[in-house]
Amino acid sequence: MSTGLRVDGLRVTVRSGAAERTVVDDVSFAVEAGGALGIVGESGSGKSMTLRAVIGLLPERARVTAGTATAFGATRTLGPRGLRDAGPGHVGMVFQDPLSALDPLTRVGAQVREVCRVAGDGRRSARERATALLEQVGLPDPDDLARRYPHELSGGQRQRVVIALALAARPRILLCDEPTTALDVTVQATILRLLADLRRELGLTVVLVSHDLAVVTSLCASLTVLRHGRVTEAGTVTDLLTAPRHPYTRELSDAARALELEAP
Ligand SMILES: Nc1ncnc2c1ncn2[C@@H]1O[C@H](COP(=O)(O)OP(=O)(O)OP(=O)(O)O)[C@@H](O)[C@H]1O
Repeated sequence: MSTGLRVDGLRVTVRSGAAERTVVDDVSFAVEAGGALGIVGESGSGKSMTLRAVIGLLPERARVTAGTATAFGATRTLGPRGLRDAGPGHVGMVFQDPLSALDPLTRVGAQVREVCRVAGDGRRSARERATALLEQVGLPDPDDLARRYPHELSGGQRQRVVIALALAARPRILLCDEPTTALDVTVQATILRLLADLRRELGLTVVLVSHDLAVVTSLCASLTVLRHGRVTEAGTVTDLLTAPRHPYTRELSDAARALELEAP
């Protein structure tokens, strides 16, 4: 089933001692089925917390205090489980650091097979689908690769495995939190291309979070800009970059343009 995603009035607070601090404040955004939305903002602006609230994986001291998510034909009040109650595996997530997203002591093929099993595959079908997934994310010789441990792969290969793990549960919505930040610049572009191809092939609805405007605009046609936990501006990439209304958006687009000029 294809689905879009709409989040309305999301609020996340973090407990520190007796105090409760709001780190995501009345954040709303929407992405149509099969579309890609970028969420940009500087470090600490609440990007990760927003995605984690949607998938129901907030850190221990954080909790959702308001907000709904509309997806899979229903509107739900967001609680500790985020959209997990919409159905297991409906929403997948790709994290920033592929090494910490993988189990260092388990061969990568077994890790992908395990998620296939949890998603309902029998033993044989899990084996076949794990190989197919490793191939689909562009890993050469998937049978050989499946036998390796995470530390025996390059950073880019590891992130491809993480993407295969996210796809193993057959998600309709893929949340990507800085998926290229931990990678070499040369590898970043190949991972972004892979995400764009997968979105097209599988009709995935993608939300991509990054502090880097260039990364977001390579994949997304629309943007939401966060600052200090609040939405400062939202619209199409073209509108936001050609006529930014908020000084912070202007700063971001100037910085992205300066980087472009510096590129060889
Ligand atoms: N595990 C945590 N426990 C407590 N507070 C946290 C935790 N993670 C983040 N925060 C706080 O929540 C706020 C929002 O952080 P968040 O990680 O969402 O920002 P971000 O925009 O994703 O930044 P970055 O790109 O640096 O990850 C920050 O003030 C941060 O200090």
